[in-house]
Amino acid sequence: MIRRCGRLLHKTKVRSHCPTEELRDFGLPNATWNKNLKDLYNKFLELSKNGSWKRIPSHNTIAHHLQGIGKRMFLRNLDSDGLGFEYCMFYNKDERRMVCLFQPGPYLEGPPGYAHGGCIATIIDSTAGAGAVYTCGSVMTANLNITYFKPVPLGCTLFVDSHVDKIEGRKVYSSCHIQSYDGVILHAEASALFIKANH
Ligand SMILES: CCCCCCCCCCCC(=O)SCCNC(=O)CCNC(=O)[C@H](O)C(C)(C)COP(=O)(O)OP(=O)(O)OC[C@H]1O[C@@H](n2cnc3c(N)ncnc32)[C@H](O)[C@@H]1OP(=O)(O)O
Repeated sequence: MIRRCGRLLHKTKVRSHCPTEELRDFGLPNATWNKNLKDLYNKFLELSKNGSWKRIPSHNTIAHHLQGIGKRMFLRNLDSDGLGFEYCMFYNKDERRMVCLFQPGPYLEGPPGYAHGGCIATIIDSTAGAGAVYTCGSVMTANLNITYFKPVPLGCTLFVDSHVDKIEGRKVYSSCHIQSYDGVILHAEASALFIKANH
């Protein structure tokens, strides 16, 4: 830890842009995952055995996803595990559903002890966006509407559940719910419009 401007910061390096950086799948469990995240992960691994669900690999760049080389990506931009967006996704093609198991780390703090609303928006956009990508190919987010019901404690486990509801030409309409890992608390819900790439 280092002290800067009177605040304690973790001494952490920003990931490099080096194209030869080793390819790592960040969607696999690491030591910072709490029990609820690991339990949910194992549950979806089990559901994946019959092929209905598929674990989505997660690298630190889009280019890594596509070619195995590239630069840094927003959600995966810290060297240390557990500080920011700790998550993994699973996709169900038949249900057009992408779920994300998410543990917000201390760098995502907004109100003291709770996640910033912008990071909730980010994980919704990324989950529903990935669901749209896996269902229809490349998309851009055109509209994202979120209702926040309950604050999200840092370090908790969230179940982010997105669904492609309707496809009209290039327009992809999705919905998303963010719940506690056990489904007891509904933290937020959202609707999104994605536009398919024009090619
Ligand atoms: C691989 C691993 C996983 C990888 C996982 C990756 C997940 C990615 C998720 C994150 C995605 C992002 O953050 S994306 C970054 C944030 N978003 C952006 O920066 C987008 C900025 N906006 C744009 O670039 C543009 O406006 C577009 C691309 C959205 C649309 O432009 P366009 O391509 O020229 O299309 P355009 O003709 O305008 O619109 C097409 C149709 O959509 C409608 N339309 C367009 N925008 C809207 C709108 N906001 N609300 C209603 N309707 C709209 C139009 O009326 C039209 O309807 P009709 O006449 O056909 O009926």
